[in-house]
Amino acid sequence: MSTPLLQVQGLNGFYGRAHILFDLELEVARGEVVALMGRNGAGKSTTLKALMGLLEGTQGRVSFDGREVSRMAPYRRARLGLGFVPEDRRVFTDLSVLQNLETGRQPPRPGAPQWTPQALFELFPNLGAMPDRPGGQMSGGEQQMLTIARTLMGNPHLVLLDEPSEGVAPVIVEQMAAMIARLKEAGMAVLLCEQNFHFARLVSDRAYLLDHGRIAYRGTLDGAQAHQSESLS
Ligand SMILES: Nc1ncnc2c1ncn2[C@@H]1O[C@H](COP(=O)(O)OP(=O)(O)OP(=O)(O)O)[C@@H](O)[C@H]1O
Repeated sequence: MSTPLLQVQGLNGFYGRAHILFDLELEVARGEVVALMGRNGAGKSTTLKALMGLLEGTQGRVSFDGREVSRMAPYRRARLGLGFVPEDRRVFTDLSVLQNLETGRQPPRPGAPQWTPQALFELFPNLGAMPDRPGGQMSGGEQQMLTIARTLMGNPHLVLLDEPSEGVAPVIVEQMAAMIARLKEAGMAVLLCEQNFHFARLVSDRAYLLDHGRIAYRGTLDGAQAHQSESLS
């Protein structure tokens, strides 16, 4: 078996003295879309922050694209092609859509799809219809798309995507699903944090279920959902 693009072993994460993530083991292969499911507070966002190097005191081993990155600064992980779209959708409110995209531009990366504003406007037609609109005058869903598109301007191998379906209109959720399918077709990998099983099932190859900071299940989306329902009863 070839080495996974992302391999995580024995990951433990903390906020101060609070132990939040416990011995996580997970992998994402090249071109794979993997869902990290779990209820509010299960530890999904904290996992992504730890993988990006944004959580102090993280323990364990994270390998990306054949290199150990566990002690690398976040910007260096980004330069290796690890993209991160956090939950908080921060766009530059005074900059236009196009200018926001330019802030994410990185040189082409061998083996990863190369994105241009034009290609991203095809991927996100809503953004293509408003290239000059200031970020501050967009809806929440449009801002969500812009943060994803800006991350793609860095030509990543893998995107860590935190709850893209949360709080956006159903029509935008459908567009998000179509967009993730296109990223997969282009050969990219995605680690998708979600609570929404319907959305995750549309786009993901397989799933991990996080429960109180531990991986409680790994396998199919249906299996993860059944496991979560059982743990409620
Ligand atoms: N900055 C912080 N300081 C201390 N504890 C935190 C902080 N952020 C999150 N937590 C705690 O860490 C745990 C995991 O939170 P996390 O945000 O990773 O969950 P999540 O699965 O992403 O849920 P959500 O969908 O609500 O974001 C929760 O118990 C939460 O209260």
